Amino acid sequence: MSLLKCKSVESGYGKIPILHGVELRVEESEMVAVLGPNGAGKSTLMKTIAGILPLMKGQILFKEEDISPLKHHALASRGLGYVPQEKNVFADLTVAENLELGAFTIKNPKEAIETIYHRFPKLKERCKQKAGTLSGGERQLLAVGSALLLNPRLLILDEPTSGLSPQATETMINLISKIRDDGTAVIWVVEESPKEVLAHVDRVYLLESGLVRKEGSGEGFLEDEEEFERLFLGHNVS
Ligand SMILES: Nc1ncnc2c1ncn2[C@@H]1O[C@H](COP(=O)(O)OP(=O)(O)OP(=O)(O)O)[C@@H](O)[C@H]1O
Repeated sequence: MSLLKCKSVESGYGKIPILHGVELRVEESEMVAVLGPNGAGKSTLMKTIAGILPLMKGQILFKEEDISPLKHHALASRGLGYVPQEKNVFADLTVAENLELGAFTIKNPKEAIETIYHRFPKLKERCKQKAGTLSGGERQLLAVGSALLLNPRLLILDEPTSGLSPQATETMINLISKIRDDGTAVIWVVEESPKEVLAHVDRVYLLESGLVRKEGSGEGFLEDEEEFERLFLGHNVS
């Protein structure tokens, strides 16, 4: 049984549909990449799975439960973590305050925060610094660390390496791979450095015009260079 299953998912904004029947699954401890051209509906799909956008049609199952009617907070406490592309930290709060807020609903918040500091020592070093003054890589680290506080079974990351330097990108890829290796399934919306990311993922979905156009292994996608160039023209295809 899959950890997550999207069945004929339709959603969008207001009455305008953007997704037109998406089929997607994620297995336990699997890292799945979602890629596609600008405007394909990748972020819309992530927001829908995370309970931020309501489903228009179809069904989403998480741990075999129909989560279609549930909102974001209910899903977070059920083990579905989500790190949005933007505004994923509180810029005016310190690193420590961000984590305290993230751990607000947990039984042992101090212990949970220490676990995150242990995992990401950089955050401990910067604990008194305002999140808005962190580097791009450190900010993403804080956003991912905050999501990990609730010990998710599935972590949705919308372009976690967006705008990062090659070195920060490599660090983030290694950290996320480690999160997967430790047992958390990951959905990764890929925009930058797709070749590096795809080398680490288990499966890939290509989304186009609100539909899954192709599904396969990372290696399979990397072999089709023509398709790759078409998709990522103008992006940093390292
Ligand atoms: N809040 C919104 N209200 C109305 N339309 C929106 C909204 N957000 C996104 N859209 C539209 O939905 C479509 C899909 O957008 P979405 O952000 O899901 O694409 P994406 O694949 O994540 O793109 P990108 O790679 O550029 O981030 C686009 O046509 C976009 O203009």
